Amino acid sequence: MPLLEIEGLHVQRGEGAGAYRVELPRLSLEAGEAVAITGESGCGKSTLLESIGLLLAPTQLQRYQLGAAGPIQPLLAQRDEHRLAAIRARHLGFVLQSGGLLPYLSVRDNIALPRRLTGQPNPSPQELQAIETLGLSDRLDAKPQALSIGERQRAAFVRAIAHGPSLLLADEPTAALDPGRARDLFQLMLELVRGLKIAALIVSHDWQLVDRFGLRRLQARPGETPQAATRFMEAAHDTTPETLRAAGQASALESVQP
Ligand SMILES: Nc1ncnc2c1ncn2[C@@H]1O[C@H](COP(=O)(O)OP(=O)(O)OP(=O)(O)O)[C@@H](O)[C@H]1O
Repeated sequence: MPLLEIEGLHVQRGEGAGAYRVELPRLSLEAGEAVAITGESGCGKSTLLESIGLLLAPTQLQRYQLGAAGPIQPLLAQRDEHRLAAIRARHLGFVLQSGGLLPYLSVRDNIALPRRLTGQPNPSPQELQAIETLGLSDRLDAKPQALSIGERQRAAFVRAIAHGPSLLLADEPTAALDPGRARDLFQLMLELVRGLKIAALIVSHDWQLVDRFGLRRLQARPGETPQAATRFMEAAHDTTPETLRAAGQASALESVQP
């Protein structure tokens, strides 16, 4: 049975004629599996991620099932904010574009916060491994403003997995990193996803990384009119990232399954 199953998700940003709409017809991820979300800037990748992350309520949803968290669709339909907040805290791990570290806490306390809030006072093995692999061991006592953007992004990643979530949601987690660090972070992220048997959705502009690690891809397919929703569809199996790159973004958008 898949760890994550979503069907018929519709979400919108804004209201009326200025609203921007996004649809995800279907997504199914096994434990240990990651999928990349790709598409042009402004196509709705963050909107989709925020909705799956229970930060933005869908306008329609048929099914949303996540491992131990169980069926989430009824909680969204009932707007049960209390239980939705509990699921966010316990079962989801976020790496948002802004990093989102709290400026008045040390890196160590920032990383520990979500797991302490969910009743885990001691560092988890995956947390210690990630700190070491990502070269953060001697930065733990610093405040976030004393860190480079890349170091903050790495610390945000460690924080996202320290409490043992079922689903990792990462918005451009390697955007501020040099190619070597970006590759290390991606590799570690995918190793942890496999080792911990969790699922991950990773927004990325970095085709080379997505290609190198052979990730499945959800590709944005723009609506035919500005008012129509952008649909995120799984890229066709016979479409390699090299083909998409060679053909350019516009052709890439046409080469996804209907
Ligand atoms: N409050 C809002 N009201 C209406 N539209 C909005 C609002 N906020 C964002 N948008 C629009 O929603 C669309 C999707 O934005 P989103 O940030 O999800 O895209 P993205 O693919 O993640 O972009 P990027 O790659 O640049 O981060 C954009 O066209 C944006 O202009």
